[in-house]
Amino acid sequence: MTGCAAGVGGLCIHASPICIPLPRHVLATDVSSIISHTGGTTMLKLYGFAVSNYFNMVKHALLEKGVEFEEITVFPDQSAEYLAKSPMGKVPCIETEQGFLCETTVILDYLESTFPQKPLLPEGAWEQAKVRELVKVSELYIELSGRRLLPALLAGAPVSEGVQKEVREVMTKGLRAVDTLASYSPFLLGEQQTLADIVLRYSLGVAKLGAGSVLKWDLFEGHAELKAWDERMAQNPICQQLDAAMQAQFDEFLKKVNAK
Ligand SMILES: N[C@@H](CCC(=O)N[C@@H](CS)C(=O)NCC(=O)O)C(=O)O
Repeated sequence: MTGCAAGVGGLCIHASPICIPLPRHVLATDVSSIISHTGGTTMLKLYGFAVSNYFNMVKHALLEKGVEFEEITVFPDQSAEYLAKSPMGKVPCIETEQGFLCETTVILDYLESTFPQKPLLPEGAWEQAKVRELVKVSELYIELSGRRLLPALLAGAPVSEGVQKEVREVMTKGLRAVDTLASYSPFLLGEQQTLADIVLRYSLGVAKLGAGSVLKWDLFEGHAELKAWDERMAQNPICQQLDAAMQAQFDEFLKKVNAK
């Protein structure tokens, strides 16, 4: 698939990493696609799928750090087998020599402590807390708001005026908070790319898609610096690699969602 071929609801979804809660009937583990990034030895495993923005946050960090890992394509799954790995049945999760770990920001913190090369957190307790502050704002007020619109976007599910209003209000405050916290010079918190850049980048993917398609709202309106930062991030070769993988899987994913 190239360019904007994967339009949804008239909106171009090119370079918009998203992730969608799947209906039960498509929540099947698919280990047919196993992509190895390892040198052949026992390595960390990353479970998830390329359309998932949370999966892409973790994969981005691994690639940025040059950590060798094995990628196992799975979709959210409530089977006992998958719940033993990821107790909420969500993706992503990772498998280490010590066991399984889920929840994206927890995984990102674990990776940071375990693989200190190419740090994605600055030195200093205060500086690290400021990164985590932006990560939290991105997830709670931007990603999770955008996610509420995905069923409408993908399945044409009705979304009440009340929900639309609430999503817009929360996202507006979230974007304002990001502008308050970020320096955009050139990364969110200075010269070093941090976990905040990674988490906000893939959170915005969902938010842009939902806001544009369902609310007919360009959420970059009045946020020129954020827009410029988002465009800079899109030039990052890792973002480009993950966006391409998302595009490549998107049609298959939509078919799964719509197969009833
Ligand atoms: N809080 C979780 C959220 C992960 C998440 O929502 N993943 C989506 C795919 S992008 C999922 O598994 N959805 C299925 C579900 O919610 O049951 C995390 O941080 O990892």
